[in-house]
Amino acid sequence: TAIEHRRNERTKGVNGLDKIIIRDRRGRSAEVYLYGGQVSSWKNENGEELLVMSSKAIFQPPTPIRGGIPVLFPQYSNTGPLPSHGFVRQRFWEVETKPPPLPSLSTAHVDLIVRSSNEDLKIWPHKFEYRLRVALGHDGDLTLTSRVKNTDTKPFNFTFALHPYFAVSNISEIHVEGLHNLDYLDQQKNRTRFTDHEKVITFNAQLDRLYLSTPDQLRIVDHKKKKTIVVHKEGQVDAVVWNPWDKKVSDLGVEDYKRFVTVESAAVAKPITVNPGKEWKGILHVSVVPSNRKA
Ligand SMILES: O=P(O)(O)OC[C@H]1O[C@@H](O)[C@H](O)[C@@H](O)[C@@H]1O
Repeated sequence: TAIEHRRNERTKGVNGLDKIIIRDRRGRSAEVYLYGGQVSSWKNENGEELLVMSSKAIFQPPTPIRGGIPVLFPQYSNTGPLPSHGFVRQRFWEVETKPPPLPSLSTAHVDLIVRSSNEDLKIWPHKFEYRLRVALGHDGDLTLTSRVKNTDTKPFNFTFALHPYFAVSNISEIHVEGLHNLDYLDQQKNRTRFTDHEKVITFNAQLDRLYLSTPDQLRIVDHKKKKTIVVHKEGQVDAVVWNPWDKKVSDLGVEDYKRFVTVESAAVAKPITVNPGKEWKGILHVSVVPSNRKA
């Protein structure tokens, strides 16, 4: 509504890159860079940052921004011929003031869009529109709704992930649950397939796994903070769990790996097909709750 819209602020972020700040009445906020359509910050009512931005993030197109929530489309990682993780994380998105209607219970939100450019069509010959709504809910929860429309004359397939760098007290003090007994492709071993027999995932070295056919809800339990990050996804059956540990990542500070884990909602093993004129929709909903509460 108009009232919600007035709360959004358009401002300059690092290196003068445009960003939108959305806020609710209790002081919670999220920030989104138009470069990449990338959420760079999500704060609760105490001003606590719930996502991690690399201390060495570059904020210089065409380098992707290291942190927040990158949008990986139309190709996850190096699973096809495109640049790794596709290209929309390196494109300038626009604010869309009158998007096609989307039911929403948000207290504040912003709608962004990116369309295939002529340059994009040379590397991926499919016309598309990608709409992203970033919304804060009544409990300060964060919802990203992705809508991918095929504006071309033939069907296309894509793979996809949203790649949140979730803030944790310390990578050694957390576990990820919800993936017990599931199969995963180990991305450090040429995507060899294994079954995860551990009840929960703990971290003490580099880990990079693509879990297949996962439940809609996954949880990151932070023992030190006594908080649980509840990740709920719809329309994306896979999930990636990644922490680089001491592996060299040029635009990541040496200690940064300790402060985050990525649990990514993904559609990789079975690419998504969209027919001409049709739209695919996927949702990522994240909330942070006290660990003793069953959300
Ligand atoms: O460095 P990038 O391109 O942002 O990718 C970061 C990570 O993204 C994850 O999705 C992959 O599983 C990792 O293999 C990769 O290292």
